[in-house]
Amino acid sequence: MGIVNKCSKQMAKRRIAVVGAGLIGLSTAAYISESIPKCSVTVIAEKFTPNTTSDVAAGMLIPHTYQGTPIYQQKQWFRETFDYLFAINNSSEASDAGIHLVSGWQIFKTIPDEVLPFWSDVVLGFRSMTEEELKKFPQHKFGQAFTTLKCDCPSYLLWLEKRLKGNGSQVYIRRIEDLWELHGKYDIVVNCSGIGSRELLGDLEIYPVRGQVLKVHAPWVNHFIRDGDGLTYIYPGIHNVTLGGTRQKDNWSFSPDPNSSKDIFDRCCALEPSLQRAQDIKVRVGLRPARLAVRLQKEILVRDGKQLPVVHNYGHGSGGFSVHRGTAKEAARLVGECLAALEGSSSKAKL
Ligand SMILES: Cc1cc2nc3c(=O)[nH]c(=O)nc-3n(C[C@H](O)[C@H](O)[C@H](O)COP(=O)(O)OP(=O)(O)OC[C@H]3O[C@@H](n4cnc5c(N)ncnc54)[C@H](O)[C@@H]3O)c2cc1C
Ligand SMILES: O=C([O-])CC(=O)C(=O)O
Repeated sequence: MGIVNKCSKQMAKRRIAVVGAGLIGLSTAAYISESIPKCSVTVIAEKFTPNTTSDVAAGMLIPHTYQGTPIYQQKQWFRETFDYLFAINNSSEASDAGIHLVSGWQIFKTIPDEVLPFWSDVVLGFRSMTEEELKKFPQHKFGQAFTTLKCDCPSYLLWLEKRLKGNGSQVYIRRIEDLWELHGKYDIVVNCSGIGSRELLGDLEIYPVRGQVLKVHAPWVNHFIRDGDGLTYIYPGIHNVTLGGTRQKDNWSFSPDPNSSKDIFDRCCALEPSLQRAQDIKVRVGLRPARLAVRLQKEILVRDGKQLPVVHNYGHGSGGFSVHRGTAKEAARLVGECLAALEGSSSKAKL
């Protein structure tokens, strides 16, 4: 926090547009508006909650590894996110923000390469499961027990949006075909368009990994269970239990597949037979914005001799909730650099 531009005293309020109102757009906009006082923040997006990928997510804080990002960096993002949400969890905001702790097990059919993942000392009470605990899962040979945080995703997105509006930020529903449309009206653009970046920027490194989940009513389930293969999980939340899932690379379909729903339900019931009694089963589909590394980068767009500074923050794949606060902080730092460059060039022009 505290990215206050050195030149802020003499500068006019800079106008910052954030494209995207999923988790990444809203959390980045929130970080910018909290840490850079001399600016106005506007969020522009085609879709808002409850219609984003971020609304479909389970919202668990269990990191997924980005192959193209150094582990120390991923750990820092995770720690910053965990600490931020843990503080909310321990405040009067917890219920509005939809944040809570949840304990459970990650279980493996074979001993994993990494018995001690890089995030093991960030979550709470990480330990190997006992023989006694493993008896509940006869197909599995090894397991990890820990307590982590979970977001009720639509509540958290609404809470972020409310905070933004409370800080004086504007929000607009609009599809952007070309970031240059924002030139002239805004000084800096922050691109948080998730999978939309493929079309918006022509970035072919980002691709969808389709995820289908079931949201069910089963309030007696209060321990999470995740198969280490990443395909089957049971995540109890405030309003429902999320049962997953699927990971279908390059599949753009939003239509629920009944065969996948049955398969997900059967896999989850095999781990937690009481789920046979689950009620009010709803199917949701989301496209994870997958990329080898999250793109956190400055770019200067140039047309007809005019410039538009852009900060990219997209490509969070399966792990957006786990790292969002850390990547928002880094994006805000890059925005601070763009502001300093703009102030530098405007004071030179005055000489
Ligand atoms: C089934 C499933 C379960 C998941 N579970 C977890 C989990 O437990 N833990 C975890 O950490 N992560 C999880 N994830 C991953 C997480 O959901 C994503 O990493 C995260 O939601 C990405 O957020 P985003 O803001 O980048 O994308 P989105 O939520 O897709 O938001 C993108 C925004 O950009 C806007 N946009 C795009 N293009 C344009 C355009 N041209 N003009 C204007 N606006 C545009 C969209 O309208 C939207 O507002 C899960 C994902 C799925 C699908
Ligand atoms: O893998 C998980 O535990 C949940 C998740 O992040 C996803 O489905 O993308």
